[in-house]
Amino acid sequence: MKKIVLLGYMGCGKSTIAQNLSKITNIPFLDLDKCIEERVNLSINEIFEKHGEVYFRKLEHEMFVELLQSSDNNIIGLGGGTPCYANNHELLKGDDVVSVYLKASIDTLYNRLVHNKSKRPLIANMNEEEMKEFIAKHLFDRSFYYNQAKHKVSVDDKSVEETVQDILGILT
Ligand SMILES: Nc1ncnc2c1ncn2[C@@H]1O[C@H](COP(=O)(O)OP(=O)(O)O)[C@@H](O)[C@H]1O
Ligand SMILES: O=C(O)C1=C[C@@H](OP(=O)(O)O)[C@@H](O)[C@H](O)C1
Ligand SMILES: [Mg+2]
Repeated sequence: MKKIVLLGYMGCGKSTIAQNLSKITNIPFLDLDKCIEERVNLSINEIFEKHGEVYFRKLEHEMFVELLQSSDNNIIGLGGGTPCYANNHELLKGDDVVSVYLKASIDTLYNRLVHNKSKRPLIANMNEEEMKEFIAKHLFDRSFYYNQAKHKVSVDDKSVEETVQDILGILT
């Protein structure tokens, strides 16, 4: 069974696009962060606060493996860091996996994240200047992992609908 896996930096639109792609294709959508939150009954912020990032990364890996092992067709929206830990990037290359990197520029990411940072523990306490610098460096560090995806879709200056159409183009 095929898994459509959306990846990319925080704010690139994984959760939003996965949900909209699901509506059009009728393929059920799973958000990895939501699955983790439900599993441990804590928000992402609470997991980071109470148990730390290493614990989160372990849960994230276990949950990703579990979702890939199920026999259902699914669209899976990853967390921004998922491909960058525990060799998860190798899982993007599996035969039944259609992995799509939603590629966004630093400016696009900054503009989307600046008012949406409170539920993202890695950036929640940064001021605007710190955030821009952080995104630039962090995206550079992570790009190697994101580029392991089988497909790449640029999301800059595109509406949700346009990005969904680009992904449908890959799937057909
Ligand atoms: N064209 C667009 N595509 C995707 N998201 C967009 C777009 N324009 C604005 N947004 C907003 O950007 C944010 C993307 O966040 P989200 O979908 O949670 O991304 P991720 O899961 O990659 O962190 C949402 O608040 C969404 O409404
Ligand atoms: O980039 C990251 O390391 C993270 C991204 C988040 O997901 P989104 O990319 O959906 O915000 C979430 O998994 C956690 O806050 C860590
Ligand atoms: Mg998300």
